Amino acid sequence: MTALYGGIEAGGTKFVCAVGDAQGNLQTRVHFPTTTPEETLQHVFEFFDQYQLTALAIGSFGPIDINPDSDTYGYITDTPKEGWRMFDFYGSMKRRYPDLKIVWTTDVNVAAYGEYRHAQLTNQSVQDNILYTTIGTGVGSGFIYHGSLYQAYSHPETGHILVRHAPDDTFSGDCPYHGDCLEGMAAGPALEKRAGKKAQELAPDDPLWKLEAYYIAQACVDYTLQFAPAQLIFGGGVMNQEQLFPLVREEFTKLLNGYVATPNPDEYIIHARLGDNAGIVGSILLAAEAK
Ligand SMILES: Nc1ncnc2c1ncn2[C@@H]1O[C@H](COP(=O)(O)OP(=O)(O)OP(=O)(O)O)[C@@H](O)[C@H]1O
Ligand SMILES: [Zn+2]
Repeated sequence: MTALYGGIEAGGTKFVCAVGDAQGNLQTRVHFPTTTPEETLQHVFEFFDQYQLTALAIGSFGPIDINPDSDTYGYITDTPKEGWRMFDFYGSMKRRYPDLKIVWTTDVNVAAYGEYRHAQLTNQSVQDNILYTTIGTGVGSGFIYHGSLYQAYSHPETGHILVRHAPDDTFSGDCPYHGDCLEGMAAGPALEKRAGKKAQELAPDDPLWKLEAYYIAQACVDYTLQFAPAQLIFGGGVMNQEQLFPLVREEFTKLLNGYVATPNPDEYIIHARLGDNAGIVGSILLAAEAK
């Protein structure tokens, strides 16, 4: 019997749970909305109780505590999301499945790992240093550094970097912590507030996309200068708007103004190959490779 691995992509809006093999092929996948921790975990348990797993990986929305020496290791920490602040996610899973190896990391780390490792396993060319960024309900990145997930004192929180307002942009931003940080200005809910309708309902040629690209391009400049990655990969709901990519590349080139060398923007700033599956595939692969 081939080994079966579990993955959880725990988002602030929805949870995705799946089981699959060591190549990241999904066997069964389910999703449900993120409600209270109790109710949501009940769905998680109902799903995984059906399987005999070899290992499981959780990619969670955050910020989360990933420091193994900390008393609150495995907790979701400062989220504004009702009921989830200081929730012991890893511990709750461990109590239900005491003998199971469980990997605990961020939702963007599992997606970054999915993009990296799945490309390798399917013989597609992929660099060893890539920054994966999601623009969805929130903004965040996972950094693959020489083939491994970069985690230090904590994990990067690239969504909350401070950005420069576009000249006529009077929107004050909606990040509950910082107002007009990148996430506050450019995540899906910010687009919705600006437009008065869901981001997916905006026409592809709506002028808001150019404004959106301006903020994402600033992030590309910052990430280039700070991480010096070989590639900037974007995923998340908002980035399904393909028209953003040429706009972001053009604005990025202007803003960086040749200060450092980067690969050709068409190959440097790209859409996730796995699309919306990057996170769940990555969590299965992380589980399969857990030591
Ligand atoms: N096709 C689309 N075009 C533009 N915006 C979209 C599209 N699909 C989703 N969005 C926006 O992206 C946000 C949801 O992001 P996404 O679909 O990546 O979920 P998510 O951020 O993974 O959720 P979670 O926070 O639960 O992880 C919403 O604000 C939604 O309006
Ligand atoms: Zn913020």
